[in-house]
Amino acid sequence: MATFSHENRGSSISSERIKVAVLGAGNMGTALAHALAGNGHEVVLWDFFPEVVEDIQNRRENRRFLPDVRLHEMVRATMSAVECVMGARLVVVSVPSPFVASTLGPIMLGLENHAVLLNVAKGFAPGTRHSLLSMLERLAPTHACVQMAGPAIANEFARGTPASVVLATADELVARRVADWLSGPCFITETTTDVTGASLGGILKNVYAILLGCLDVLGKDSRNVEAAALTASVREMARIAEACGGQALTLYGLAGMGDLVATGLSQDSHNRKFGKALASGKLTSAIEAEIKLLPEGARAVAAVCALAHEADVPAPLAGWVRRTVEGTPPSWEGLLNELRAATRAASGTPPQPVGDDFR
Ligand SMILES: NC(=O)C1=CN([C@@H]2O[C@H](COP(=O)(O)OP(=O)(O)OC[C@H]3O[C@@H](n4cnc5c(N)ncnc54)[C@H](OP(=O)(O)O)[C@@H]3O)[C@@H](O)[C@H]2O)C=CC1
Ligand SMILES: O=C(CO)COP(=O)(O)O
Repeated sequence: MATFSHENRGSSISSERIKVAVLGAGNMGTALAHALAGNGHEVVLWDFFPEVVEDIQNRRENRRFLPDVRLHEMVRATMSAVECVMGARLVVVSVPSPFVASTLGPIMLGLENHAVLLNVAKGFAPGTRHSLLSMLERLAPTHACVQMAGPAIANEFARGTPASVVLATADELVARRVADWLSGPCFITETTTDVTGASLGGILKNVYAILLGCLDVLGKDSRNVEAAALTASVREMARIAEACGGQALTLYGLAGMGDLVATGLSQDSHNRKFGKALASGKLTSAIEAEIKLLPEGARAVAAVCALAHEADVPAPLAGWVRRTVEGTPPSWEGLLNELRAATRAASGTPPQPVGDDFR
């Protein structure tokens, strides 16, 4: 079993300056590009949409995805993905999970031999119950691949308040190198070799952030219920991750609990906002028509429930989120019933690992 290690790297900026490629100028990619340029790296940001690239190049702002942040002068935007990755030591993959494979395909031949791939998307590989990191490793077998986890609301760290993130990969030295490149005013970093736990933390917290968003609307402004739901969610997450071969400790740390607190309580969270919309009476299809791309938690919840079911882990809260996403009107009483069931389940025997369903 992999070991978990912490290393708080403080706020000192890495002395090594590199070229960084960031694929995807959405909210997260733009914020990351800005933060990494602030560390002194040369950053090239790729996006699919000409208006986004032009905005960044001409106005030093991404008005669509990160308004009111004047982007660092060391950030350059391009529509050529191959040009973006050429010469880059670090390639950050920052598109939503459905687009990771199609974004990586065309750039594979342009990658430097020693380039490290850092995935920040928090979802399953589309149509599977496997991690995006395992998909990246299959697409780029000769490159080191790292998963970022932990609470990192882009709108916040882009404005200079630091985010504490976890860099997860099997090779501790690679994780430390990436941590070093990121460490600075915007990022406090730690590393782990518990890739399963960290990857699942990022996926699972999105599902439970939907629940916390629903609770915001259904609840009676009760901190007691909110705290109970948050705690029960973290326990459910830890049991699912443990059954899949991850470490419960990882889920009780930044990659699980930390990210759920940030996502589940932030007004900026895509998943929490989605939960609020569902509890206000909107159907998933209507929300999808409005925002085009559903948040990661909505796409992941069915696979999360299937993983829990196969591992024989009771997951009443994830089940409630799934039914809600699928159209059952959410109610305060229904949620409290599942909270009671989750509390009973949490006092049961810990699950046994079920093998390699999630890698
Ligand atoms: N935002 C955050 O605070 C954080 C986000 N993440 C993760 O980062 C990932 C990206 O999220 P985020 O930046 O917030 O997403 P956004 O919703 O801000 O941006 C998504 C981007 O993907 C684009 N896109 C749509 N279709 C395609 C396509 N075919 N190929 C490539 N790109 C496409 C969107 O364009 P369009 O909308 O025009 O279709 C948009 O530019 C997610 O997995 C999320 O979980 C992780 C940590 C923090
Ligand atoms: O992962 C995030 C913060 O760590 C952002 O989550 P959302 O996708 O819900 O905005």
